[in-house]
Amino acid sequence: MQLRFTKMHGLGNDFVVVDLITQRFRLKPHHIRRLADRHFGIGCDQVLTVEIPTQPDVDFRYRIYNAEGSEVEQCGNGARCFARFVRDKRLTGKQKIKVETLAGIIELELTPNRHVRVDMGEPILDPKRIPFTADQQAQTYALEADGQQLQVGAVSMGNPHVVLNVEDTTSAPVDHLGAILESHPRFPQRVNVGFMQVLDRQHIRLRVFERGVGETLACGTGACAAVVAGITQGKLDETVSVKLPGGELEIHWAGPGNAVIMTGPAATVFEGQIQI
Ligand SMILES: N[C@@H](CCC[C@H](N)C(=O)O)C(=O)O
Repeated sequence: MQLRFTKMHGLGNDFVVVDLITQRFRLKPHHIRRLADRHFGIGCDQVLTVEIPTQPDVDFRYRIYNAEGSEVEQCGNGARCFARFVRDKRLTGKQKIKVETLAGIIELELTPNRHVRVDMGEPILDPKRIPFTADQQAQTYALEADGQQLQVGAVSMGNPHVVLNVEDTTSAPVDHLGAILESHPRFPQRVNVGFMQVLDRQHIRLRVFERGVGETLACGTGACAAVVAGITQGKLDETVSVKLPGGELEIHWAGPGNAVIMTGPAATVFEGQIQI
């Protein structure tokens, strides 16, 4: 069949967005890998689907698949593109949109300057719920990897993240250590790996090796997790500008009991159809 899609990106973290409200198709892992393939398909970091919600009082169901074919719980840059997509396609006229994800309900709001503000929900710091093997919750954890003792932060934004503090993101061993940590046995569902350089209390640089993809130009949940880790460790203020290779995000977290708020851009690149 001919599947209609829209190619989008949030700071260079790119997506193939498939509307499964106005067309019917059952996407299987091999379809996801084909769509995501940069040589034999369209090419993207994640495939996002727009679906009818299964719960009351929610506008849409938002599903996320990594390029390798696995379905995941959450995607921050994707959430901003999702909001742009449903408005541009006139699937809703609402300014504030509620969507269900595998990680729970999140709220998306289009701002007057065409950015999208996302209420990402509360971060999870309890190791059991990340999931991460540790005796008890702590600001940082000792973790052995690649023959080194690392001190890391661990946070879930619905999906699991480990955050390392580095002197300089430019020279950080993102590919090498990212690949090792992604499948570290203490993260039973694997993990996204963030390398954070604190510039001052309101600014960080960040590179993320994403689970199921590799390094991407930006990771929205990774930015939220890094800021939560930095605030928990007493290094950052409540509002932080996160500089990623693909651009900048603003992250706000007022501490335990509060949701993380992410604000940033979302862009459409092109539309097409693919025989699948
Ligand atoms: N790019 C995303 C995160 C996508 C999912 C992630 N790779 C995972 O496996 O959890 C973002 O912007 O948050």
